[in-house]
Amino acid sequence: MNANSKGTAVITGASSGIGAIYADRLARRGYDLILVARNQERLQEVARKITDETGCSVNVVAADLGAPQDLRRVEAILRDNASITLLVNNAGFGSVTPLLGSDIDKMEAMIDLNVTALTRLTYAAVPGFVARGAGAVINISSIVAIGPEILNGVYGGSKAYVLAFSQSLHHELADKGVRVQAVLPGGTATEFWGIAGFGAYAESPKVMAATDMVDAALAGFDLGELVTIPPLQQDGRWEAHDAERRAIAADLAHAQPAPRYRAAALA
Ligand SMILES: NC(=O)C1=CN([C@@H]2O[C@H](COP(=O)(O)OP(=O)(O)OC[C@H]3O[C@@H](n4cnc5c(N)ncnc54)[C@H](OP(=O)(O)O)[C@@H]3O)[C@@H](O)[C@H]2O)C=CC1
Ligand SMILES: N[C@@H](C=O)C(=O)O
Repeated sequence: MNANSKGTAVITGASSGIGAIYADRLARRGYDLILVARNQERLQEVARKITDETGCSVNVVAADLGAPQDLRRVEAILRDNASITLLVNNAGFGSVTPLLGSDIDKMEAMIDLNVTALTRLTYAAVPGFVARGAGAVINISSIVAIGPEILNGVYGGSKAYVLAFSQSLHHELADKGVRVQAVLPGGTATEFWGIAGFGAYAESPKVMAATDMVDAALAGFDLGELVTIPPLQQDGRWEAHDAERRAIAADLAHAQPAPRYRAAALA
């Protein structure tokens, strides 16, 4: 670690797209890096460019986070390396297929990566952060977390999990010196769309450049946001939605069903 380092950031899915931009931006902010994805050659290419341009230390770990043995290997790094101060859970994939057009094994693989790997990596990193009284987790969710009708339902469900998990983690960890941020990108120009089965969408005028998305997400991180939604234009809209969610949550612990159901039961 160099003298000005902010510690080491572990970024999953750093061989392309959003993860590769996070790698660049975090290196420029003074982090050393551990980059994780399946494609070692692409990881090394990202690492070489960043090292040349910033001089920071970059290690690459080729791992399939959907495969239990590889996942355990990355968990061990997160548990054992006390220089790690930031985990960016970014690796993921989506789909545009409807329920009846989806291969269930592919849906399970999506849950393995988008939900199980993200959860296990968080569980590996956070105890060390708490023990050291500092650290941060950035979880890449999606706007489909609050718009599950937009794309494939399992994808939407997996990203809603990421949002809810992040909100719960924040609730538990905020007073222990650990930051949590959930990022909800909208359509972003990466290989995601080709893999999801709708490559042409990456050319849509509604799609954001990955650099703009990550820069906005990091601006949200600097502002101390728990939830950052780069494409949401109207200020205060998320906060109003979240305040209503909390108000409903405060009205849910009652021994009696609501009167409307009691009336229906008597009829
Ligand atoms: N692009 C978009 O419109 C949006 C994207 N997102 C989310 O952003 C995140 C990043 O996606 P994005 O950059 O767009 O897409 P990319 O397809 O460009 O990046 C996905 C990254 O995940 C890695 N990855 C995929 N499968 C695995 C695996 N089994 N094990 C380890 N790494 C894996 C890929 O590398 P490799 O193939 O080398 O393993 C790649 O580095 C995802 O979580 C996605 O759901 C959210 C909202 C919108
Ligand atoms: N947020 C994107 C995918 O996850 C999208 O729906 O545009």
